[in-house]
Amino acid sequence: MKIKICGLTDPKEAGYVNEQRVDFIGMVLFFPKSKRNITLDRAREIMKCLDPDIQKVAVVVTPTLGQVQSIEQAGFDYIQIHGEIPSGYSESCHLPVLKAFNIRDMRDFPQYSANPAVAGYVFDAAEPGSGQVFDWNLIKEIPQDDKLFFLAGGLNLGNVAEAISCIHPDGVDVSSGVEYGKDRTGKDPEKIRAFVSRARQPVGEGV
Ligand SMILES: O=C(O)c1ccccc1NCC(=O)[C@H](O)[C@H](O)COP(=O)(O)O
Repeated sequence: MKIKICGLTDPKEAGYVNEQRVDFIGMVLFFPKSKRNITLDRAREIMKCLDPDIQKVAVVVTPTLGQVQSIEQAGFDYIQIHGEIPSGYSESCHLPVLKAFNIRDMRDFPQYSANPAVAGYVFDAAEPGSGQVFDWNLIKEIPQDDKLFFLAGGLNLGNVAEAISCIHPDGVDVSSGVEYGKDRTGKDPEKIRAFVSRARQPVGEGV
């Protein structure tokens, strides 16, 4: 089971994900409405602290071609796109895309699955990064092809084992569920440890 911890904002959080040997991390860019939005300079600082095996994902919403080019130059491994992939993407940028679906656009799945720039999918709640779970029945009929299939949206220690046994994704993606909570921002290393350990338990051995 691949683990993606999304919405890192601080270099010290790189230490937490290195310790748990997670597979992917995400950083939100060019989206000031998000409390997790960071600058490219900050993202570079965080990337310098990450173990080289961890895949670095830039998380964006309907980016411009200029933005995707600057993301590629910054040294990311993937770009996670919510909303639209800009036209002319493949001529301007060679980063593999994780196409995020936020319910209202799930019917567009066939169009994206046929796009060679798309290396994987992230099925997420209507509002990304909100910590809300969506109805997993909506994706039960989605064919699992040879592209990466991540489940996101309100995952946490209490529901990740059930989510894995229900959907059988290649990976799980979490942000809010490994954060401190109301009175303190940022990622909680103990919540990351517990989430990773639960998600990596073989199906059937959960509590
Ligand atoms: O985190 C955000 O604020 C955000 C804003 C805009 C686009 C994507 C964003 N986050 C993506 C993610 O954190 C995850 O891929 C996913 O939404 C899971 O979030 P959560 O429900 O909080 O676990």
